[in-house]
Parts: sequence; structure tokens; C-alpha cells
Amino acid sequence: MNVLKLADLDVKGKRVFIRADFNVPQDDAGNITEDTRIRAALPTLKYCLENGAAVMVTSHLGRPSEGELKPEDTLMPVAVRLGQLLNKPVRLVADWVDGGFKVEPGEIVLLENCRCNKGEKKNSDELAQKMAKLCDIYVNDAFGTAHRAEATTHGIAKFAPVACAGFLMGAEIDALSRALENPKRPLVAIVAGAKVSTKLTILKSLAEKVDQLIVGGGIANTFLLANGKRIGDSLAEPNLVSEAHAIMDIMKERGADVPLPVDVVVADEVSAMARGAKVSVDEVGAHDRILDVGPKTAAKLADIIAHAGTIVWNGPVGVFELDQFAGGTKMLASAIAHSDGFSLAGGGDTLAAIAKFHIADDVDYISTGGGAFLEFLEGKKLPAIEVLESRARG
Ligand SMILES: Nc1ncnc2c1ncn2[C@@H]1O[C@H](COP(=O)(O)OP(=O)(O)O)[C@@H](O)[C@H]1O
Ligand SMILES: O=C(OP(=O)(O)O)[C@H](O)COP(=O)(O)O
Repeated sequence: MNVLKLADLDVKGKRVFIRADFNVPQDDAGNITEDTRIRAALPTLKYCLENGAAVMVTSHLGRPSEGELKPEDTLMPVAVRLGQLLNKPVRLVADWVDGGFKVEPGEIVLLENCRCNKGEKKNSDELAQKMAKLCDIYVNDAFGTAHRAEATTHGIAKFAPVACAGFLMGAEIDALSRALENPKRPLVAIVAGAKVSTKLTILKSLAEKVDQLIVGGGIANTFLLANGKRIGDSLAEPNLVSEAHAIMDIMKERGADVPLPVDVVVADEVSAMARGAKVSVDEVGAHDRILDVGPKTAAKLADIIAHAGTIVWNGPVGVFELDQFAGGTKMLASAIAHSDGFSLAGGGDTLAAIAKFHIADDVDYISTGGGAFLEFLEGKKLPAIEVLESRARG
């Protein structure tokens, strides 16, 4: 990665704008349930504070609508957690794009959810220019969002006086490049979770790189649809069924099937009160939601994992946050933990699953990125890194 690095810069007395990825899972009451991404940003934040920079840090949280800040979109819980981890107060600043707030050297403020700003998602130059005026140095440390070209991950890097990569960004790229340079075969990728359209579009090129592809969650449901199965009210992306066919064709040409669930756990709602029923994949009712894979499917996936040389995991295969739908992800996590293959796992909710099933010590590399990590594996240039490289070329 040929980019300017934070460690090479003198930040003393400088206004430093840091884009982090604090998109952490929260429970219904807004409590942070897993804080790896916040902890992972600490080396960059501490370096800047200890070296006398005036620090502004921001992140997105969720996928809010632009132009308003709903109570569930606020970064307040992150400000509190960050304050505890840094052992100093972290002031949360709203309506920050036009400035009008003060930060002293050695002080840190958290700028409210950047995705609530109009123009963030569309990577508006006008917004990016305003944000660039707030700082002397722009630091991108948000590896988890490096696959998004948005105003705080891409546009601002074009206009800031200096643009560089933070410690987490550098460490992720170095570690993933090394691990994936010459992976031990068979290389097995498990791609699951709820972000169906984002991930399904990546799978086509990923299918060319891996020896075995395992799908789960809303992605598997879309594959089931493609195979003519009834999925009731399950999460899926019906307009991506042709993509699913194309992916299965690619894997077939390479001598591997995409194993699909043979049994599933269904319920009529996603709630703590819901009762899960284990049924064959041919018995899903019109109003059922598939919320986990069944035990036969999980055992089959575990067997594939047991024979992998390298395992790449992003996305839980069920609604693991609720115990009645956690069985498949738990079995998968255990198979990864016990595998002799080299394991890499990442993603906001995948980090939470790793914590819930206590396998962190048994995964060889844990990334803060999910979609970003898959796109990196796909061999794609991530826009947030590309723009830093173009600034380094001058
Ligand atoms: N079958 C399913 N139906 C609905 N949601 C699911 C299903 N399987 C998994 N999920 C949900 O997917 C979410 C994680 O998806 P995603 O954001 O794509 O993962 P990551 O953050 O690890 O990349 C979890 O909150 C989980 O409850
Ligand atoms: O949580 C994230 O990605 P992930 O779910 O792939 O881990 C990142 O913060 C990116 O979020 P986005 O997919 O809403 O752009």
C-alpha cells in the first residue's frame, strides 16, 4: 500500500480529522454489545492525542436517512465508551460540518454520525470540501468502511491539505495481504448475514478465487429462491436470483457445488419471544421466516470447514443474537475454532458472534471489516485506499 502513513507525520498543534468505523452492534436499548471496532481505533487516537494534535473523530452508525438525526442514529453511546477507554471526556458535537466548535491540542471531540449529513453517501464534493476545511491532516482509519466511496471516506481525502492512513488501516491491509497472498488450499469462504445485495454482488468474482463457497442468512435464502424453493417471508433479494444462478454456475465449472440448507429453523417473527421450529427446507410455510440453518445443514458445513486449508468467514448464518436461532452460527464458529486450517473472520456482527461464542483466541486473524474484507479478498481496489494512494503520488 503506497500511501502516506500517520506515523510519518508531525501532528503537534495540528487539527486532525479522523474517519473511524464505530459502526458497532447495539441492543434495543442502545447499549453497545461489542466494542472491538472502538478499541481497534485507540492506537491512532492515542498517538494523535499524546503528540499534541487537536483531534476530531467521526464515524457512521447504521444506515440512517440523510438530513436528520433520529435518536437511534446518535453516536452518544460511542462517545461514552470512547471516554471510558481513553480515560478522558469525549464531547459529542452535532451539526459540525460548518465548524463553529473548538478543539484544543490534546483534546478530542466526536463528530456526530457522518451519514446523517446530506451528501455523505453520494460523496458530494461540496460536503467533502467543507469537511476538509476543518482540518490540517485527514486520517482514514476506517478499514471496515474502505469499500465505500463516501464524503468522509473518499471525497475529503481529495481536498484535505494532507491525507494519510491510520494505524488500523495500515495493519489490516498488511495482515490481509500477507495472509491471502498464497493461501493454503482448499480456500473456503463463508459469506452470510443480512446485507444481501452488498455481498451477493461481490460473490461472483469471489467464486473465481475460492475452492468452496458457503452461503448463509439472507444470501442463502436468495440461493434457495433461485433453486425454486419456497422461503415464505424470509429475508432475500428476489431481483438477485440471476446473480445466484451465475455464482452457482461458476462454482460448478470449478468442480464445487454451493451447498444449500437442507433443513432450517423457522418462526413467524424475529423477536425474543418467537419460537423456532426445525423443518426440512421443503416444509417452509407461506408466512414462515427462515432464521437459522438446521442441525443437518450445520453438520455438513462443519465437515467442509474441517477439511479447509484456509477459511474466510463473514456473516452469521442465522439471527444468532437470539438463542433460539443461534445454533447454526454456534456450530459454524466451533468448526472454525477447531479447524487446522488458517482462519480469517471479520464484520461488525461477525465480531459479535465471535465474542458470543468465545472463539476469538482460536481465529488466526480477526478483521474489523466485513464487506471491506471480502472486497479486498476479491482483489478489488478499495476506494478509500485508492484515493490515499493517488494523494501519495501527488
Ligand atoms: N436468516 C436470516 N434472516 C434475517 N437476518 C439474519 C439471518 N441470518 C443472519 N441474519 C442477521 O444478519 C446480521 C448480520 O449481517 P451483516 O451485517 O451482513 O454481517 P456482518 O456485520 O458480520 O458483515 C445479524 O444481525 C443477524 O441477525
Ligand atoms: O459494518 C460494516 O460493514 P460489515 O457489516 O460488512 O462489517 C461497515 O461499517 C460498513 O457499513 P455499511 O455496509 O453500512 O456501509
